[in-house]
Amino acid sequence: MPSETVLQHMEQFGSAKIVKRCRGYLYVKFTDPEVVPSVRAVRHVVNGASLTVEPALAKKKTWHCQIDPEFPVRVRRLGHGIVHIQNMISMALQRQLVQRVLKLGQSPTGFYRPTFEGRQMHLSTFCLGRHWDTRSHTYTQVRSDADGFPVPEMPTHLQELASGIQHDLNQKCKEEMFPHMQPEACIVNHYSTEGSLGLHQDLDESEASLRAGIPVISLSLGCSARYTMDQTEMQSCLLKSGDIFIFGGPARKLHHGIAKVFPKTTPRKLKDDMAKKPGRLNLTFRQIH
Ligand SMILES: O=C(O)CCC(=O)C(=O)O
Ligand SMILES: [Fe+2]
Repeated sequence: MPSETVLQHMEQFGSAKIVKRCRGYLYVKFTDPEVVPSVRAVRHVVNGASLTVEPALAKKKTWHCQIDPEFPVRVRRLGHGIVHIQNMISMALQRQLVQRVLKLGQSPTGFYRPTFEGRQMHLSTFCLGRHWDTRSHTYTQVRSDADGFPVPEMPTHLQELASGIQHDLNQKCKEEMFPHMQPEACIVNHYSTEGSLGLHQDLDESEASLRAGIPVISLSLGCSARYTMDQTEMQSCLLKSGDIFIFGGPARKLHHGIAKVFPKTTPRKLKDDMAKKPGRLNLTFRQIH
């Protein structure tokens, strides 16, 4: 995509100029910092091509526009109400997410090893916005099945990310695929390379939201994993770092799980960020009410 086209696209938000070109990125600066919140993160579709726009680091107010993504974005429909979007999250955003999520995960309200139906799960987890209590199977405001600490709020950047993903998906697909999901909780799971998650359904959100088919949006980071689904027959799909998986509508009650995490599959550029907690990270965004 020519840089002039990128600039024209960015100028719709306010006066912008290109300050640098480097390794497939254009660095765009807005003269009016007020426009920054109105520029959506994730991907823009410009003249049929995909443009990744990364939020500015607060101090620099410079936006990264990746015009030359290393991996193509591909939308795969795996059934009615089941969509796998490969490479939706750019490497720059993946790195930022890993850094932020692992930092939250190290705090006292961070990762713990939950027990489900009397057995330790093969993953560690923490929640943002609302806590999913593995004993009562309800969403709570404190970590009722762990240490009783209050649940941290969901950071704005994660709420915006979930909205941006929905916005992009609707842009990419001709018809609106899912009802809008208001992200009230984000469950962060970490799997070591021995980690797994048995087949289950996500049914603890409100009856109304299940009935409306409000989707669960999941984002994968780090090692690749074999995601299994049981619809009319057992199916599986490989989720890689930067992929999004969404189920909703008629598939809202999909049986799903993680059968295997593949060692040594973290993208090279993400290795240093994941070094303190190697394996796979998964974030699921859910509306509870
Ligand atoms: O790790 C994943 O991709 C799936 C996580 C999941 O199904 C859950 O947290 O309910
Ligand atoms: Fe699930």
